[in-house]
Amino acid sequence: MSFQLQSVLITDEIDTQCVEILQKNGIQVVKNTKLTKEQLLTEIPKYDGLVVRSATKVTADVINAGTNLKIIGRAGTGVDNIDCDVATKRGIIVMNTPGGNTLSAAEHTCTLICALSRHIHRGDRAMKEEKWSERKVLMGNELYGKTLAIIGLGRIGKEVALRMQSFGMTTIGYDPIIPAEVSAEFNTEWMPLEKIWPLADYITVHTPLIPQTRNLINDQVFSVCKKGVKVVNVARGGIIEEAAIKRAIESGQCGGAGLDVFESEPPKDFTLAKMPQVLATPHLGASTTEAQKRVAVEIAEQFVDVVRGKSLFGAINAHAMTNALSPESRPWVVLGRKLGQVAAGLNPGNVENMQVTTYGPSLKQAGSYLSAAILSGLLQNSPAIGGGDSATLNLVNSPALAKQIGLNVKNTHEEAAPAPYTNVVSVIFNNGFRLSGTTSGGNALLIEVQGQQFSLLPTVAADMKNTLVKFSITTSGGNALLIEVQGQQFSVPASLVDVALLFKGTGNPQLLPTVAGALASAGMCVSSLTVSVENDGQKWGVATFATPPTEKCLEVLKTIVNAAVLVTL
Ligand SMILES: NC(=O)c1ccc[n+]([C@@H]2O[C@H](COP(=O)([O-])OP(=O)(O)OC[C@H]3O[C@@H](n4cnc5c(N)ncnc54)[C@H](O)[C@@H]3O)[C@@H](O)[C@H]2O)c1
Ligand SMILES: O=C(O)[C@H](O)COP(=O)(O)O
Repeated sequence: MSFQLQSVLITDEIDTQCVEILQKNGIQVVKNTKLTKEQLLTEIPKYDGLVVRSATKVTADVINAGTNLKIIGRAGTGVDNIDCDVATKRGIIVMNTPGGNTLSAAEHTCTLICALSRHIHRGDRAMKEEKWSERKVLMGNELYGKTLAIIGLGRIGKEVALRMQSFGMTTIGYDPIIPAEVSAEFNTEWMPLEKIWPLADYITVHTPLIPQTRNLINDQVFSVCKKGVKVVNVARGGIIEEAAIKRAIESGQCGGAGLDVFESEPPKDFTLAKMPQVLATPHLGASTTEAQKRVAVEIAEQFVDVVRGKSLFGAINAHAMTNALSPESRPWVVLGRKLGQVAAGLNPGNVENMQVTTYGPSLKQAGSYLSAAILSGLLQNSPAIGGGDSATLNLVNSPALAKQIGLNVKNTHEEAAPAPYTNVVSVIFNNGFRLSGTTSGGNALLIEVQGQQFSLLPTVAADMKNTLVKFSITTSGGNALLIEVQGQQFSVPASLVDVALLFKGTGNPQLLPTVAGALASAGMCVSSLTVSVENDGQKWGVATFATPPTEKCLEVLKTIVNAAVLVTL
């Protein structure tokens, strides 16, 4: 998937290095951190890239207004301020900078734990209010020998564990995807949540805010914790229910809370933040010069790497693209899309299952991007997804849209390609329609339609059993070549450049000259014409043109063939 970025809008406070790196790489940048929502909606169509931190809410209406948006970058970790589902459906890459602010967030967490244990915030307030006598009531606790429960043992959770162990704390924790052996490597005993709650003196949360973690710590959890348990949230407001913290502090069940993040930011109601037992900071976890430089540089470099086709590091919604960035993969992406278009033209109607088989060593890692490319061609005009908006279908959104309409995709790979090809792609649908193709010299070639191979090529026997139509594609000299549709190979693999005309005719030996004559008399400048071998009285054919063909050639052809479709490639 080729990727060009011309202009990027930055709407949150981000280190200047982000701007410098993007500009040095030829990308225009506008930084405006003062835009209202209405102004953002007006401005966003001018840009193909957007960079934000947590303040800008990249909601569905912003994404939909961004008609040219290709990529949204989060200079930081949490992407909960970005509607990732809508971005994915629009084919927009969303990426964050995982790890760039890990140490700062971990240090902030440790700072809150330490400060809570010794009432630093209350002592400081007392001094500012000239109340020396407060020292009598601000009795603290040592951290030594206490148990810290860490919910979420990812990047930040792990760094918090390592740091708090140096105070002599025992660390225990829970994470659904980090196994006990891994947490044991950083001396943290993995436990189920119900075992954790009664053991913890301190609880700190380091998970994303997702349905499973919203209100993870609530009244019921507080009720089974030790009396006086202290809680810390430097992850996202709402993982510990704010109303429950307030109630637990009032009842004495909770001995204190360190909160950097809030259910609403800024909070609509500061009552909780103002409680003496609460140590509150205004989302400062990542606010260090080091973290801000890191995330600014990282997001800019990640954008540049995507443009250069080097890497998709940090992308959270573009799995199919991961192996599709190299120059060698480009003809295959083109070919996949063309196969999808050909299939849509020749096999209209809804399909429920699609199986893509890649053959040959070069395509070992290509299954996911080739199936996404085929889907992008197949679904571009599909009424099931609102049809006709071809510009928006790409490797990012086509898998998600296929899932949405219940189209299941299966990828398989076989090392040996059918001779004489080195690499081939075949696609078969549940109704049996199949095609095969390959690439050569940058062109997409059709080698077989519906089990009928094009002459001069050996039969791809294994692919043609019990099937009706199948495409196969390969690459040769960097081009996409369609080598077969439905088992019928093309005598000369069909190059799928610009606009190709596919037709299905009878086994009449005069099919090729008849079609050539008809096209010539319709004023078409034919640059290549090839037909497959005959099977069951049918032959498939492909024509390409030196000048764009008109719909008229279709009309002319339909009088002499069984089916014909123009495919724009
Ligand atoms: N306050 C700040 O300024 C600040 C700065 C950086 C990150 N953060 C936030 O911190 C959080 C953690 O960041 P990270 O970089 O460590 O992320 P991470 O992805 O490395 O770790 C998160 C962990 O949470 C785990 N998890 C998911 N669901 C869970 C559940 N139901 N119960 C327990 N664990 C669960 C995941 O498996 C993962 O291991 C994120 O929400 C991020 O947005 C806040
Ligand atoms: O998830 C994050 O990276 C933090 O919450 C930091 O947010 P910020 O970039 O707005 O400081």
